[in-house]
Amino acid sequence: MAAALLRVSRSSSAQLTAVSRAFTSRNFSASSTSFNPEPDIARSPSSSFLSRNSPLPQDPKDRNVQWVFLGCPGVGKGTYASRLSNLLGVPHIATGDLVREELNSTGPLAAQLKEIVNQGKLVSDEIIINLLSKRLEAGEAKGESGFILDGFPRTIRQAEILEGVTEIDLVVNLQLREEALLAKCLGRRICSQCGGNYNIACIDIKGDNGEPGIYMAPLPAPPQCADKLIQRADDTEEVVKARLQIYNEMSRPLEEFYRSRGKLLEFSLPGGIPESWPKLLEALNLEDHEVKRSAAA
Ligand SMILES: Nc1ncnc2c1ncn2[C@@H]1O[C@H](COP(=O)(O)OP(=O)(O)O)[C@@H](O)[C@H]1O
Repeated sequence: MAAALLRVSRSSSAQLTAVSRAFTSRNFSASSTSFNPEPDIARSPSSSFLSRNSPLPQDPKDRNVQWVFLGCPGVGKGTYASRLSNLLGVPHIATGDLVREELNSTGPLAAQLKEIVNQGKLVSDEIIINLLSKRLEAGEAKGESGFILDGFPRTIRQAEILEGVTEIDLVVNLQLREEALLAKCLGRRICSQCGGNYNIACIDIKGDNGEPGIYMAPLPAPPQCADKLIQRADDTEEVVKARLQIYNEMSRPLEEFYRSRGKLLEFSLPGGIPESWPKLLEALNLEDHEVKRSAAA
């Protein structure tokens, strides 16, 4: 850990210093500003989780959860991270969204980012850290605390930097068969107005060789979004295949990085949202939290 920090600080650019400041100040300020209705429930991993990795969160008493979602393109990180962020009252921060905001802007990085993203390649660690740092600082100014990160870290270097500046309590690794990932990316549709995520794919993969089959119903857009649906430019077959390959090379090693630190919760999606959401809550020991939220709504 000390070695990683040293490496980071030696090669640090202004951006890395910025993320360090943002994360550090979040830690200091979170204890005084955080709002967490039921912190104990939100922070306790279930026994099924414990039995796999025993990654007890490290004394997060004075702040909200700091979680990371890992998983291949199309697995549903955004969907489940966003639902959990609503449930736990912490921001869902997706670096892919930050990149898309920047590439759709008139900023100096827009053209460069568009080219990289549309080939399915990774943006440089420095650019990502700069975008993330700005997002965290803006959130902090609004009184946000805690986070669920989606799409970051994506390289070992990013994970080392993150580890050097803040503590991650839990890393949820979503898993799905590769045939389903491609179909889900190709079927993904986004509402250009509200940003809602939908899917026209109906996935029905039969089980074979002892592997269970999987059924995922389409997720249709509501009428108010139906005529505003767009596809991401990087959700073409060629680019999705490139993204999956890059994920396996650059991001897969993060599983071992976090497993070895006892922080990894492996979660294999059993189906679509109706089947997977309750099981994920169970794995996170959050079922009661959901029931109380629904009752209060
Ligand atoms: N942490 C990151 N490091 C480098 N590039 C990133 C990172 N997060 C997002 N990106 C860039 O943004 C693109 C879209 O990210 P995301 O929406 O998370 O896609 P995916 O569906 O592939 O998980 C990525 O293909 C990559 O170019």
